[in-house]
Amino acid sequence: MVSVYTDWPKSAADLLPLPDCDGPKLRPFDFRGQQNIQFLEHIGDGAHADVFRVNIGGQIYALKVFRFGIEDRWMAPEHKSDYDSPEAARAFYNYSEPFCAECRAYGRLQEAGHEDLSIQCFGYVLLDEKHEDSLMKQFPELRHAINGNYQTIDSVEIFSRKRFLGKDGRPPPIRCLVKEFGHECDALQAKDAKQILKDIIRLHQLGIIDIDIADRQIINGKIGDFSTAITVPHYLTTPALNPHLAPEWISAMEKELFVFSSNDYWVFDAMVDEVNQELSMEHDEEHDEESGETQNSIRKKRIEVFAFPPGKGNRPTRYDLRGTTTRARLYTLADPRRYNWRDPVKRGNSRARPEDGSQKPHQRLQAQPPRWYLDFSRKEAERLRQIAFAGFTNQLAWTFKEGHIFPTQRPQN
Ligand SMILES: Nc1ncnc2c1ncn2[C@@H]1O[C@H](COP(=O)(O)OP(=O)(O)OP(=O)(O)O)[C@@H](O)[C@H]1O
Repeated sequence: MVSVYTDWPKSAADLLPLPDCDGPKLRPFDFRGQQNIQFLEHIGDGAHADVFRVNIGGQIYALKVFRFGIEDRWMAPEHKSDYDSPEAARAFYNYSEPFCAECRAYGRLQEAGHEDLSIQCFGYVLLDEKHEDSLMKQFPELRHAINGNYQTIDSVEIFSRKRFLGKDGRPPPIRCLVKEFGHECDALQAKDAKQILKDIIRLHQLGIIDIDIADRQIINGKIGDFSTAITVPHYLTTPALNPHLAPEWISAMEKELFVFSSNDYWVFDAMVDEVNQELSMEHDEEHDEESGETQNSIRKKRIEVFAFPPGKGNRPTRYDLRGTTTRARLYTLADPRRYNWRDPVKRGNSRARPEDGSQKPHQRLQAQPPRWYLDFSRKEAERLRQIAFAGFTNQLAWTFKEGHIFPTQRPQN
C-alpha cells in the first residue's frame, strides 16, 4: 500500500530529507539525542498550522505544528475522487501540501545558500507519541484542529488525519518545523518594504513563488511563511516532469505560472497601499487639531515602494488597456524557471563563498535579474485585471492520470 504521509519512524535512520519528490528537501532537526521539546506557549495560528514557543535544549524556538488539512486549503486535485486514490494523493501531497511546500522552499534556501531571505528553519520534526501526548494535554482546545477534524462539510465531520493511515494502520505522526522565534513587525516602514520587495525578487530567482505576503507574516523583518509556496521543480512550473503534456497545456501552464508570479507583486503592492490608506485615515482623524509638523511626518511615513509603480508594468489595477493593440506585453520582475534545479550550485559558474565566510555553497544571484515578458491577448490581459481586482484564483485545475499530474481547465463560476 502507498503511504501518503510520512510514516512513524522506527529509528533516526528513517528520518530522511523530505519531501519524497524531485527538487529540494529539508533535513530533520538534530536533537543530538532523544526528541526533547518543552511546549511553552501557543503564539499564533493560520490556515495551515498552529505555532508554539518551545524550549529545545535550552534554546527558544518557534515550532510550527501542521494540521492535516483538507484539500481545499491547498493546491490539490479539482475532483475529490482523484484524491481518494493514495497514489494521486501522494503525488500532490509531496509538491503542494503546506508542510511539504514549506520543506521544499526552506530546502531550496539551504541548498542555494540563501537562508538570509527568511527567518531560519532548523529542520522538520515528526512528534513522537510522548510529545504528542503532552501537546494535547497542555493545549486540549487545539486537539481537534491538530487532528484534522476542524471542519464539517455537508454535516460530515472531516477527520483528515485518519484519511490515509500508515503501514501499521495508525494515523500518521504530527509534522512540525523548528524555526527561529521572532516578532511580527509593528508598522511597516519604507525601508522594510524595500527589503521585502528585494527579497521577493530574490525568492523568485531561486524558483520560489506564491509566497504568503502580508505585514503580519513579516517576522524579524523577513518573510516567514512558505506554506503555500510553489518551488521549482513543480508540476505547475516544470513541464519536464510530465512527458505526456500536450503543447497547448504547456502554454497554459506558462501563463498560469506568470500570473502566480505576478500575484506576489500585486499582493505586495496591495499591502503597501493598505499601510498608506491606514496612514491617511489617521491623518483625517487627527486633522482638526493637527499641526503642519504632523502632516509632514505622515507624508514622510508614506511608503512609495511598489513592485509595479502606478502606471507602469503589469499592475492590472493601474494599467489602462484603452488604445492598445490586440496584444498586451506584460512582465514580472524575475522568471522563476531560470533557476537550475538540476544543478543548483554550479549554475553559471557562480560557485562562491557566502559573505559570512562559512563553507556552504552559495549561488550568486544577479542584482537586477532580467524581467520575464509574456504576451497576452487583450482579452486575457483584461481577465488578469479582473482577477487581480477580485483576488487571485488559479485558472487551471489538476488531475492525476497514469502516474502523472495533468492540468485541466478550472470550471468557471
Ligand atoms: N517564527 C515565528 N516566531 C514568532 N511567531 C510566529 C513565528 N512563525 C509564525 N508565528 C506566528 O504564528 C502565526 C501563524 O504562522 P504561519 O503564518 O506560519 O501559519 P500558517 O498556518 O501557514 O498561516 P497562513 O494562514 O497565513 O498561511 C503568524 O501569523 C505569527 O503570528
